[in-house]
Amino acid sequence: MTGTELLPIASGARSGRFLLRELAGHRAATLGAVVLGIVAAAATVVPVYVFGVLVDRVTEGAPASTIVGVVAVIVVAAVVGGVFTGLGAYTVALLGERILASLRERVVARALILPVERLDRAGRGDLLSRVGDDVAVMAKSLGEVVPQILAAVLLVAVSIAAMLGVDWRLGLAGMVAIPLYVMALRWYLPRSAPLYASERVAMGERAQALVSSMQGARTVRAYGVESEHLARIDAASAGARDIAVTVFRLFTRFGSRSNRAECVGLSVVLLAGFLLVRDGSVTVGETTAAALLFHRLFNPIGMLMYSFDDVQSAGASLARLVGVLDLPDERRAVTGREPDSGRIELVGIRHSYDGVHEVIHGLDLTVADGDTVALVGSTGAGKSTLAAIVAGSTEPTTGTVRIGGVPLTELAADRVRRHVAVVSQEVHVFAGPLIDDLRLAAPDASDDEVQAALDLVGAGWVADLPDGVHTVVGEGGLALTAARAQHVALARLVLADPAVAVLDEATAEAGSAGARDLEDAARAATRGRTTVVVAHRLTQAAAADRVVVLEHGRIVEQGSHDDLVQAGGRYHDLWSAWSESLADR
Ligand SMILES: Nc1ncnc2c1ncn2[C@@H]1O[C@H](COP(=O)(O)OP(=O)(O)OP(=O)(O)O)[C@@H](O)[C@H]1O
Repeated sequence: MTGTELLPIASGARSGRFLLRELAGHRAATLGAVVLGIVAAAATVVPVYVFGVLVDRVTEGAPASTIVGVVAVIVVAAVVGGVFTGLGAYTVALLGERILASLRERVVARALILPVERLDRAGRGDLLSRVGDDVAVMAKSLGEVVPQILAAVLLVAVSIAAMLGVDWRLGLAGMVAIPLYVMALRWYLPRSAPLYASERVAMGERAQALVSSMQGARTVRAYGVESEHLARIDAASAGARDIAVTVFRLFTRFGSRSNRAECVGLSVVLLAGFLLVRDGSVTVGETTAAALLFHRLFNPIGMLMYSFDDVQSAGASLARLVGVLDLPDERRAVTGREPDSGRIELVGIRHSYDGVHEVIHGLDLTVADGDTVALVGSTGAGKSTLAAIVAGSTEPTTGTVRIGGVPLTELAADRVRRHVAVVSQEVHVFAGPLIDDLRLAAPDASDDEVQAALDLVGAGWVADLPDGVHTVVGEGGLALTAARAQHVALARLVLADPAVAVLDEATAEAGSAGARDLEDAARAATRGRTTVVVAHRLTQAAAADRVVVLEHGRIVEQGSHDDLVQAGGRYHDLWSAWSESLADR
């Protein structure tokens, strides 16, 4: 890895447009939520209004029975308000969850076809934090905060309309608070937005530190560097904690500013009411209603002000998810052209992982349809890199890879996998029934086809498992040895039936029965396919149609095994050393 380069983050404007487009896609639910919210808000305002009327009646000396009608209105309004608030919150939450579920699916789908290097540069923790932490932040917002915000906005709008309806001067008096609220927000938002963004980044870094230490736990333990890793995790956690504390401090100061706005607003309403009642232009009941309406606004306005926090936090999370979604599919210009064979052509391939050190230096290679080429060379010669370039899992820095006449960059990522299958050193066995693992690349394969693939690669051990091919393997199930996992990978390759196979496995001990077994399995699985094999054991090279010897990222020799042994060059030396080492065992 060449330093962290976190995945991109979308701009605020782009995230806003994304949200609007999603809402437009769910027009009926969006409109329904607004209408339900307006009815709920109106039902909340009615009792306050009626209370003002009651005050006037009492002042006028109305009989005690007047209260019955008022109570009845309040009860009905409370029931209507409750029902509509519930329905509104449900509609908003449902709408939000739908949008979030589809967003999460699209982000994961986009991430799964990211070039491996891009993901390596970003660190898997960053991606996990986005589909984990960020989705959780948004889910909380959508489930709790957004319904409350919508209800609060509508309540504020309806209450202001009601205050103006009682008496426009009382309404205006209440509005004195608005500039104070605006000032509080203008003080708070520019300070908190960057803090929230950095809080998200710090969370990503903390996840990254944790994930990388856990993934490399064995190595960490083997080298006794636990304390360094713990220190790194500590530092990342401390960074996240310090930002959270700063956010909270800022938030408290913001709270006192909004209380000031409430205090001033209510005082002005009462003062205006006092003067107007003295003038005889409004009644005591009207002033009471206006003051209560204003007081009732404390909660929704406070809720709005405080939820700017969550909104910003959710906004930062949304931007991080949309950022992944918008990642350009850099090199692809999909044309729909399909390879007509398994012929491989590499033209002018150069590659550098870090943009500084080139590890493949301008390499050309052609493999005829159906041929097997073995890549040989000392450690670090570039064999695995070249294999990954053929497989399309590493994009070369420059040069063209063609399969069956079509550049890989013209094939959509899923089409590449259709034509080129890879068996690498790390075979992942997914937890679940073995048959699901086998069907990974060919979900429609019948039981007979799966069995035929297992037979072809000689995986007789599957029949001896407790539940045969339905045995649960992987985490929580039966652990497979590395050699068995390779068998599974080879059977998967047979089921995927690609024209090109790339093998880069170093599982078996050279010269062992296991190695011979796996080599036979690999030969059977790749028969008839164009195959590039990284020859970790030179017996693999001896069986290939052609051997390509790499050194320092260049081809130094190529030809048949026999010709190269006879030629007495680099391959001859490697082969002699190999044969001697086998004889010594
Ligand atoms: N992910 C990576 N990031 C940075 N450098 C890398 C990466 N993978 C390989 N390299 C470097 O690229 C060069 C070629 O490595 P590569 O693994 O392709 O060689 P190889 O011939 O397959 O070696 P081996 O037999 O040890 O696997 C080496 O210098 C290696 O350190």
